Amino acid sequence: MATDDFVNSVGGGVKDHYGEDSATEDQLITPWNFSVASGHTLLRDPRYNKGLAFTEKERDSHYVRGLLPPAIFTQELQEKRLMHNLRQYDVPLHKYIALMDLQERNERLFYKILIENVEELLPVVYTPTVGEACQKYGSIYRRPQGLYISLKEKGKILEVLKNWPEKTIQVIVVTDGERILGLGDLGCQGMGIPVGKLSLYTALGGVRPSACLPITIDVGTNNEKLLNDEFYIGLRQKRATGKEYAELLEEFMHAVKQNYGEKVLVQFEDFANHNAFELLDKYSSSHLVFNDDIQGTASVVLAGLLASLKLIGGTLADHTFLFLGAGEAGTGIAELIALEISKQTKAPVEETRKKIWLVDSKGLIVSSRQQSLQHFKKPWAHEHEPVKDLLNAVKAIKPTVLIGTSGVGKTFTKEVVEAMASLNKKPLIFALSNPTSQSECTAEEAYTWSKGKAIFASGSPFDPVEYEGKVFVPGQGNNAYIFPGLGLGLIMSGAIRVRDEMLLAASEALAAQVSQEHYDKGLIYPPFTNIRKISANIAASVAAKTYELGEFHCEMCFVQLKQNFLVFVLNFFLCLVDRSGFSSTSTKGSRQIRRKLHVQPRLSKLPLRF
Ligand SMILES: NC(=O)C1=CN([C@@H]2O[C@H](COP(=O)(O)OP(=O)(O)OC[C@H]3O[C@@H](n4cnc5c(N)ncnc54)[C@H](OP(=O)(O)O)[C@@H]3O)[C@@H](O)[C@H]2O)C=CC1
Ligand SMILES: CC(=O)C(=O)O
Ligand SMILES: [Mg+2]
Repeated sequence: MATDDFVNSVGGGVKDHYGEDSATEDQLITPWNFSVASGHTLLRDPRYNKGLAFTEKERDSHYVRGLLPPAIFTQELQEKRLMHNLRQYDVPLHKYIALMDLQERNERLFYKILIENVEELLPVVYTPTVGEACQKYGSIYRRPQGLYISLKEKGKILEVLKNWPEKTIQVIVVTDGERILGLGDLGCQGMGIPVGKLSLYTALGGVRPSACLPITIDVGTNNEKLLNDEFYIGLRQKRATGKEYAELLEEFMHAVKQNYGEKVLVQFEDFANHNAFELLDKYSSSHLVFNDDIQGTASVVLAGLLASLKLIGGTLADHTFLFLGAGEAGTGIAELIALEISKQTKAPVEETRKKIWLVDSKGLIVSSRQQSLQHFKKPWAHEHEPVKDLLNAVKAIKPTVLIGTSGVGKTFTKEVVEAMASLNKKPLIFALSNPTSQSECTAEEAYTWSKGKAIFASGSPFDPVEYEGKVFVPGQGNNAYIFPGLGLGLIMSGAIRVRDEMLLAASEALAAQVSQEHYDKGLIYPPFTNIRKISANIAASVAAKTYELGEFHCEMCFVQLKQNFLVFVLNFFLCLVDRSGFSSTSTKGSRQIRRKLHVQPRLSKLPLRF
């Protein structure tokens, strides 16, 4: 090709003097062709960029000498600098933006600081700040952090999945943005939720970032404010429903299985309840799916209840439960409690449901409302006269446990909390709605209105409260305790279906990790500081349950299982320890044991250091 031809071969009348565009113009470049980055490109690649941590040798071998200032900072020093900078911001959203920028710049450093400062940073990358980030996602949008599948992609979803640079995906978190936390329909801007949840899969569970895929399905939004917002990043149309919606979701689920196989875990997140239950029901027999809002939340609350029995006494069956909110979270939790009581007492679940009552926006769910109830509320329509509001429901039902899953803040009023305190020596109160603005009450309100009697946990974090000279530490009843460990257990065991027994196993494993030291502080969940170890234990229990139920598909596991079940379980646990970033001695020790046993780890650990 003559030089002039070459220069002029680029379209749009712009001369390509440097040949930069010729490749894309003249030949098809598939985005899944990989090359090893070096030089300037390496510094722009968040997966391999090490900031100022490149050694002298690396600076030469990777062609980055001179592209960086001369100083070499260890990862620890970079962490110190970043945490110092983050702490200068007063506005949580600014911290969120700074952290997202870091994730885009230096992924390993992002995870290191998240892992090592989990209690401080969880409220930033997760609830409550992620809620505000989603509300303003269009304005703060920088780079795509996940895959957007809109109605425009109908008929080509498989091709869209193939555009994602990673081929080996283990977990997908998908939302359609219709019920983002308790903030309602945020359409395409719900993307912040799958991104946040998956960053916890890595930081809290140890799943490789490259194996995680955040997806937002955009079928429009009914949020007028967003539709009129010039910075809105989604489709500007009302939500598609019915056949159009179902077909897009069907194509998506089909493409996911075709592209990633049967063992990819799909976590449904923040769908509105009119779709959530149906999707879960439809795909739970053909895919490895679970709904975090229905099942993950149920599992974390059940764990809190099991642990709290040490403080409030009795067995689960001795208690009476009242919910404010009868949607995904409310009925999901209610059902898992009923299943656990049934498991413990051998009573049929139809019987054990009778100690569980729910209030929705129309009042107590009772049998006279049966005809007009959505299907997921029907099992909870017990015989009782109608009760219009929560306070009267508390007085009528006399619950020992009050659980808020309404998505509406300030609904546990002083009168409600006082009524709970007058009925119980130690009322157990969960205000689970997120973000903080939607919490049914604050920790301070729960402790002061109950005169220090309440045992309290909330969906979004609250600081400790001092009441009459005593410090009360509220727990965080959030599904973040469950989904990273549950997901890890499912992935590592090669599970192909999620079953209720696995959720129960996860709850029991979490509850077992609450120690006397925690109880002494009034806590019914262990602190998040130990979450990687907690997740590893949950994962081990879930995996064991998966094997027990035979709900897995893994040729290698199967051979090992046949050879020696115990050896395999030990190997599995050692893998978890490796992945949890424990001390090098334990890692070295576990490798030695594995060598002795002639078994191999099935997944490599997340590298925390360079
Ligand atoms: N802590 C955690 O880990 C989790 C917390 N959540 C939080 O729980 C909340 C609810 O989520 P989800 O269950 O999925 O939502 P849903 O929309 O499925 O359910 C909400 C329920 O609350 C009821 N409700 C709404 N307003 C009132 C009111 N003023 N009085 C009484 N009941 C009311 C609704 O009644 P009706 O049916 O009549 O409309 C519905 O039954 C959200 O804020 C979410 O962030 C969710 C998952 C996990
Ligand atoms: C925590 C969570 O999943 C929710 O609030 O929706
Ligand atoms: Mg959710």
